[in-house]
Amino acid sequence: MRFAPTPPELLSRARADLRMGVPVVLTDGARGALVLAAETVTKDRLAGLAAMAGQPVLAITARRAGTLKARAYDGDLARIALPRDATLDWVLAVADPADDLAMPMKGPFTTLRDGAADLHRLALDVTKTARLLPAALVLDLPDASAFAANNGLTALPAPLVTPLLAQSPQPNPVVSARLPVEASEAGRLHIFRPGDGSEEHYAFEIGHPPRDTPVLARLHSACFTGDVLGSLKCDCGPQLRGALAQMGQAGAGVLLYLNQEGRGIGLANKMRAYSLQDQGFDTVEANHRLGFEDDERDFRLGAEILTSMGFGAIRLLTNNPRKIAMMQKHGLTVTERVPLILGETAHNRAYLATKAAKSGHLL
Ligand SMILES: Nc1nc2c(ncn2[C@@H]2O[C@H](COP(=O)(O)OP(=O)(O)OP(=O)(O)O)[C@@H](O)[C@H]2O)c(=O)[nH]1
Ligand SMILES: [Zn+2]
Repeated sequence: MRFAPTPPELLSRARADLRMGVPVVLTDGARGALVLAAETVTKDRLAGLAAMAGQPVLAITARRAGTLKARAYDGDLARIALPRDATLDWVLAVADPADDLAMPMKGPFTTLRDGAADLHRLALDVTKTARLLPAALVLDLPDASAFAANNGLTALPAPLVTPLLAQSPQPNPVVSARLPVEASEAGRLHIFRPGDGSEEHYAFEIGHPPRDTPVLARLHSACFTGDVLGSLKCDCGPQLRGALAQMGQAGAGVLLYLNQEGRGIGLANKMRAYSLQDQGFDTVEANHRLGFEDDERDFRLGAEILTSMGFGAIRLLTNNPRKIAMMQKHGLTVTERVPLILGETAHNRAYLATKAAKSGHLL
């Protein structure tokens, strides 16, 4: 057993499988389920699913169900009975809100009320954290382990994997090197790699901030569009450069660059949200229509990186009270909030106003 993958490794493997369109199997004692991500399922595999015994279900989050007017009897999710004649286009239309306005009538939906939904919840969580649309085809399997073995599929033991989704994988330091930048010649970039092989995150340290006094710190979430392309739809680029400039002027600071693109939903889903924003929805409504919460980020990761670098107290550059609360909850003392109000444009004014009105951002 020494070489067998551990539950966190199986979870990472399952995410990669679902992204490729390969099904995975969830096991829970004698019970189990076959899971396919709605976004990546092929015609052939959908036909295979329909030919199996039992009632396949399309699990969606309560957020998406709300938009589709489907009853979510399980609270946080809805199990839609897959119609026998469901086509790939139908599955995609339920999962993806892109054409909601053009083709509003996808129902009526029959959603299940009886039976357990815990494996469906796990399936949705794995799909979501694989940064796919949160919608999964699920079929109960009588002998799940044998099915997985016979088909060469990744089998996830649900009781061991479910608790992992509520934890953040320990980010291990990999390497650090000197990196002079425009804001400061005394820069050092540290790379951290989570133990489950998921995306790396970075800490950029400026100067030699003493570990026994509060450090000027910024938790920056990746924004390819803002940071790299100079998007005018958000304030990320100016905030990134503004934070580095402040640290450079102060001669010390630490900026975490967390690969949590799109508030944790990934760049593809963020672009889906942008398409919805072009249809008139705001940043929060767009996330909800896609089936996500407003903010899917896990800031424990940031707290763990700062702690592992030896920082216990921070002066946090942010306008987001949730970041402050999460740092404090995870063992860091926030001695001061340093506002970071930069980069308002005609294009992002409504976005910033929505964040203030709906997400509690301080302006
Ligand atoms: N889902 C989604 N993500 C967005 C949108 N606009 C920007 N983002 C992402 O939002 C994140 C911005 O996060 P931060 O810069 O940490 O900002 P914040 O939570 O507003 O907090 P502070 O800047 O610290 O006040 C980045 O991951 C962006 O990719 C959007 O319209 N939808
Ligand atoms: Zn941005």
